[in-house]
Amino acid sequence: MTTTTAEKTGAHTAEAADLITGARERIDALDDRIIGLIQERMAVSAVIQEARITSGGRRVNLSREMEILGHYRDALGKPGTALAMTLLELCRGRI
Ligand SMILES: C=C(O[C@@H]1C=C(C(=O)O)C=C[C@H]1O)C(=O)O
Repeated sequence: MTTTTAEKTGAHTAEAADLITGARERIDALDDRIIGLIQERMAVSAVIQEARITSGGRRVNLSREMEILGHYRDALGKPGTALAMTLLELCRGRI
């Protein structure tokens, strides 16, 4: 069974379906870039954590994490805090 463009997009006109299809391509490209940036952030964070642990310190630095949470909250509001917490978990694991 074939799925029509209208069904895929939820649009009720061909014009809206075209707009949505094009905009979804942009979103997919943006998501690929965001994922790449997150992977780059994870690698940089790992370098910092390894250096601190090798020097005798701890993996986690809570005061720095508070700065990061505040940065995301100031930029994006309350969901920004949740996003930053997820990023921190990806970068240093669960605590
Ligand atoms: C990367 C660091 O180490 C840990 C990971 C952090 C991060 O991924 O942003 C922040 C604080 C630390 O818990 C750091 O101290 O800067």
